[in-house]
Order: sequence, then C-alpha cells, then structure tokens
Amino acid sequence: MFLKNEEAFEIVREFGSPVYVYSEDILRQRCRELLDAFEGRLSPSFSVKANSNLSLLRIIREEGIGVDAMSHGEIFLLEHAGFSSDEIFYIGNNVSADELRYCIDRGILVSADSLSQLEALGRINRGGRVALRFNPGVGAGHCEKVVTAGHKTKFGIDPRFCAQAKELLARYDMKLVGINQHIGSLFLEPEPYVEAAENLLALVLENFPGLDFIDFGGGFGVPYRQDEKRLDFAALRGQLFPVLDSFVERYDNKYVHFKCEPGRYLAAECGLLLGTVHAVKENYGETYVGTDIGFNVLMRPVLYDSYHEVRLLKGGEHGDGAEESASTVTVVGNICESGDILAAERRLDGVRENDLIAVENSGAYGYSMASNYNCRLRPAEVLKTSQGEIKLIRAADTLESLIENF
Ligand SMILES: Cc1ncc(COP(=O)(O)O)c(C=O)c1O
Ligand SMILES: N[C@@H](CCCC[NH3+])C(=O)O
Repeated sequence: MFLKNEEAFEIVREFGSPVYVYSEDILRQRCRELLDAFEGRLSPSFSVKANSNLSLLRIIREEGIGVDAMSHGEIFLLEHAGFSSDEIFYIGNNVSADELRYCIDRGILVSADSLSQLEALGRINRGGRVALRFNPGVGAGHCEKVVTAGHKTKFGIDPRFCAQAKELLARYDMKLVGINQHIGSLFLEPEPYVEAAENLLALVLENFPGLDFIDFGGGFGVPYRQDEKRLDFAALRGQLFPVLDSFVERYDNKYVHFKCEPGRYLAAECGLLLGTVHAVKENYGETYVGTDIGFNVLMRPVLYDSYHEVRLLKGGEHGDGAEESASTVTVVGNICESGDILAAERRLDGVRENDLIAVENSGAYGYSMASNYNCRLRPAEVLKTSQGEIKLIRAADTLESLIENF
C-alpha cells in the first residue's frame, strides 16, 4: 500500500469517505515499464475506459503514451487533457452516425467493427481513412463478460466477411490504414495474445497490403491476489517478436507500425479506494462489516465476482459499545441489494466502527464504472504526487449534482 495509515485517515478527514486515491509514482512507473516491455516494437495507447480522470490522463500523455477512445465523451475528455486528434484512435461499437461524424469532424481515425458501421462511415466519410477491427477467433479474460474475441462476442468483424469488407472499402473509396483487435481483459499468460496476433497477421498478409499499423489490443493483467504472478513480458516478447519478424519479412510495408491498447495494466495498481466502517454485526452466524463502499463506488466484485485485496486500517474513533468483529468477515456496502458484497469471507481481525477499509488495485474500472445508484454520490478522487503532496483531482458529487439535469 502506497499510503501510511495516518495519511489515509487524513485524506478521509479532508476529502470525505469513500475516496479514490492514486499514486503518481506508480502510474508513471507502469507507463515506463510498458514502454520498456516492448522495446519500442509495439507502441501502447492507453484505453481511457479504464480511468478517465483528467489529471491521470495528463500524466499518461507526459509519459509519451497515446490513447484509444470508445465514445465521443471519452474524446471530449481526451481533448481537455491535451491529446491531439492524431494521438486518439476511436474504437467504437454500435454507434450512431452522429457519433461517427463527431470523430470525423475532428480528424480522428475510426475503427469500424462491423460491416454496418463500415458502411455508415463510408457514407459520412467517402474517400477517407479508416481502420477495421477483426475478431481473430481467440479470446481471453478474467471472466466471460470481458472476453471480446472468439465465439459468443459482439465485437469485431468475423474474418469470413473479409471480402465484403473489401468491397465496401472500394465502394466508398476508403483508404484502409490499420487493422485492430482486442481479445479481452486480463490475462496473465502470453499465449492467447500471441495466438490471436498470429491469426490477425495471417489475415493481413492474405488480404490487406500496405497498412500503416496493426494494433493487437490490450488485456495485460495485473495480479489482484497475493499468490498471482505478474505477466511475464520477457516471455511475451520471446513469443511475439519472432511472429512479428516473420510477418515483416513477408509483408510489403516493412515500416508497418505495431500497437497495443492497455487500460488496466497502466491504471489498476496506482489506485486505492478508501472507505469507512459504519457498522459491524452478526446476522445468523455471519459477521458483516458494513462500509460506505457500495457497488455504486466499485462495481467489479458484484459484476464479475472480482477479487480485490482489502486491508483494515485501524485507528478510527470508536463509539461506546462498538463491536469488535470476529476474524472471518464479509465486507459489504450501503446499497439496497443483498448482492452488495465487496469481499466475502475475509480474514480481518478486530474490525470496529470508524476503522478504514482500503481496497487495493482499484485504479482501473473503479471510478470509471461508478454510478449514482440509490442516489449515492460518487466519491472524490485525489492524487498523491511524486513530491508527496495530496491533491484533489476530481471533487465528489454533491446533492445539487443529482438534480442538475432536471
Ligand atoms: C477495444 C479495447 N481496447 C483495449 C481495452 C483495454 O483492456 P485492458 O484494460 O484489459 O487492457 C479494452 C477493454 O477491454 C477494449 O475494449
Ligand atoms: N470492466 C472490466 C474490464 C472490461 C474492459 C472493457 N472492455 C473489468 O473491470 O475488469
């Protein structure tokens, strides 16, 4: 944990609870690690859906990393963070002609992931540049809901429709500049990524000469459990680079550029979510630690059964008669659903009211998936800078923000 106990309590006193805290040092370290990991052969673009805080985006930009976006909202934020149109790659899915036009008007390259979207784009941007997202037939991910290639997924163009895609490109006189894929989110072994890359490259060799770039997508995992090993980038390089070498040898454009799109890898570990214990109770033999970290704040455990390490930070002011919990507890939030479970059956000794709970690795798909369910306010986000300062980087919602659209 990158915060000391006292710092955590100080942050909660100043910015409220719950609160997301990010470490600038860890974010920069992950950016540099990833740039090094591919030795310049794959350029990473950060996938903004993982975390769209403007301050973090500016840090990522300073580290020399581009971005991919999947909505006009993300593009709007990216422009505010200082990214130029040629640093943004738009990878949409089932979007309106208006949204496509929003990208085109800004000179942002769009990837079409279906023939319908390619045709829509052709109508709007005849003669323009375009990329195509294919489904390479191999997927991976921490659960079925986040596997985005292979069978039973809505993403990408099935390679069987390659001829139709080429026909549409010709009909609308579009210049195909890149091919992309994304196999899914969170794998810790290199094999599926490499196998999917091989499939995509075979498709490119056979069908698409003269591309500027090929993007293999993101999905690089981080260990959420203490016994999980980090993804071994040396092993990934060892398997991927020979595949790239053999492709380049046979491809017409020797300067074709390779890319990847990590979200979680850059953002997960720099984030810590702090919340407060408000109640400890026994209910028919189970001990529940009741906190303000409902699934409106961190949805991953409820949506995917995802595991996050939770730590107990002792030292709150305990009211008279505060319960001391038994050692195996279930940590829950304050949402009106029984499924609102942050961490089931964890060993936390002596939890008491006003202690803090720190949820590790919550920087990716944490705040970005938060909501106002139950009219709860989304929390503040703060940054621990490399100089050790604590800065507010997004204010918490206010009660007024709940009515501002009426
Ligand atoms: C198209 C695309 N690229 C990249 C990513 C980033 O994935 P991850 O955060 O697992 O690296 C996603 C999300 O899964 C995605 O949909
Ligand atoms: N939101 C997912 C990852 C999916 C990424 C988007 N394709 C998670 O929290 O693990």
